[in-house]
Amino acid sequence: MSATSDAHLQNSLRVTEIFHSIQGESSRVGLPTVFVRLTGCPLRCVWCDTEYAFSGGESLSIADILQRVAGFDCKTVCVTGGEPLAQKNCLPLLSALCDAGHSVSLETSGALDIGGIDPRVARIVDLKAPGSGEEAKNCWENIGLLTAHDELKFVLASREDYDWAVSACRQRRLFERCPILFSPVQGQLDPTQLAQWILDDRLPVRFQLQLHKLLWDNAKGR
Ligand SMILES: C[S@@+](CC[C@H](N)C(=O)[O-])C[C@H]1O[C@@H](n2cnc3c(N)ncnc32)[C@H](O)[C@@H]1O
Ligand SMILES: Nc1nc2[nH]cc(C(=O)O)c2c(=O)[nH]1
Ligand code: SF4
Ligand SMILES: [Mg+2]
Repeated sequence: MSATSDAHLQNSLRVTEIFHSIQGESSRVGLPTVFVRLTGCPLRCVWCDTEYAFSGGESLSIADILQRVAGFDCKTVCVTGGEPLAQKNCLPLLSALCDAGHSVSLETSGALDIGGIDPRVARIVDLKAPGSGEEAKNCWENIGLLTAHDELKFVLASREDYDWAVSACRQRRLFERCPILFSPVQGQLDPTQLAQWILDDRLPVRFQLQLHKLLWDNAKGR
């Protein structure tokens, strides 16, 4: 991939926050990470823990974002939101972060096309279960684009959601495509119960709790 052009560095995005924390999700869990949280989301998952990113934010150029990220002296960067792919300039931002030497992951809902993303980026793609209220937004065409470098994630609110996720994984042969994460909706599905279902069914998935909430509760900017 060529270096990001100067023209792209002038492109701007709406940004809710840029902060330094411990990665709480995905297989990168535990790594010190800089988070770039982009503003806006076309979905409304009923259990969303980041509603403050739906609007507002400040307009920053890609050059500004790179400079702020550099200030944290941290190789690992996670671009999230809101829904980061809802802003077209997310794609040049991701390439610019890679060009600057960062190890970049993207947290995205399964609702928007993940084609066109710089292949150096690890894509963490949520598939929205019925309990989110946004199942109809899932873009199943994305599945064919995933590689072993990416991850698929199911955030589950109930046994019905769990059964739906297991069926999707089996019918679409997802276990063979990339690592799969199963996580409970915080405060809604008992984590111990979800862990037991996964063991009972011998599922080859990674059980996950949001580590940052264990460390800092639901604090903003963590
Ligand atoms: C806030 S979203 C932003 C990225 C993108 N919009 C998405 O949904 O993947 C980041 C991650 O937080 C998860 N999440 C949001 N609210 C949650 C909750 N109450 N409990 C567990 N995970 C949650 C989402 O499912 C997603 O995997
Ligand atoms: N510490 C921490 N880790 C995270 N991993 C994904 C997050 C997100 O909101 O997308 C997140 C977050 O909000 N905080
Ligand atoms: S897609 Fe992500 S940011 Fe948007 S409402 Fe759902 S969990 Fe929240
Ligand atoms: Mg979060």
